[in-house]
Amino acid sequence: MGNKWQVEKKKDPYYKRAKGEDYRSRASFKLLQLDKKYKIIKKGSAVLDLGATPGGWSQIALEKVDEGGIVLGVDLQKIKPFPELNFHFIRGNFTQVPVQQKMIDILDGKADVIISDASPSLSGIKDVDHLRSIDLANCVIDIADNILETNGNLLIKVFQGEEFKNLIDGMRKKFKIFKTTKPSSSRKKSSEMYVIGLKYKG
Ligand SMILES: C[S@@+](CC[C@H](N)C(=O)[O-])C[C@H]1O[C@@H](n2cnc3c(N)ncnc32)[C@H](O)[C@@H]1O
Repeated sequence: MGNKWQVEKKKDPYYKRAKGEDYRSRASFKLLQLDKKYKIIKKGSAVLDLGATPGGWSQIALEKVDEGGIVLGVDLQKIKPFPELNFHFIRGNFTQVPVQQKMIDILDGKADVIISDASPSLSGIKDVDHLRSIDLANCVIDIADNILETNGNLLIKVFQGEEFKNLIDGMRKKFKIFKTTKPSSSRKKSSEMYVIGLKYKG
């Protein structure tokens, strides 16, 4: 199993490109593709990246916000430091209040963009993993309700399943523009979907 996965990984074009282009993960291409289409991250923005390690999305966010913006990554796992001074990192569980308080302190209570590629620890049982993913996504939406600026943008990865529709029905109402999508760099056999809310109503 481990070997098969290693072989598939080495053949994967996005894995090869990530190595060649010095991105920290193939996930970088998912954010690049989504941002190209939906213009999620703007120059000068304050971006909160939930589930940030190893840093592929933060890397893209840093490129997009440029020196005038700020990127705060949060993850249970440590991250290799970035040289950029406008990158901050909290090692911790973003579902917990003390970690959320630290996020608020660093961001001064406001984020222009929240992105979450957080994946729960996988049980291998599809329905269980789906529900864990929904719990994380609901927590991300609660965080957005606290700190996302009016007209801000939210991007969340979610594993599909029976609660998916409830989640997106709730989220849709909060944004002027709402999309669900799967970029071509997301593996076809993966149940992951990306939900995007643009222009938060506040
Ligand atoms: C697919 S990886 C993220 C990859 C990252 N976006 C990138 O581009 O490199 C998912 C991450 O979510 C993190 N995660 C899952 N649940 C979390 C939680 N409650 N708090 C913080 N991080 C969490 C995991 O530790 C893992 O590093």
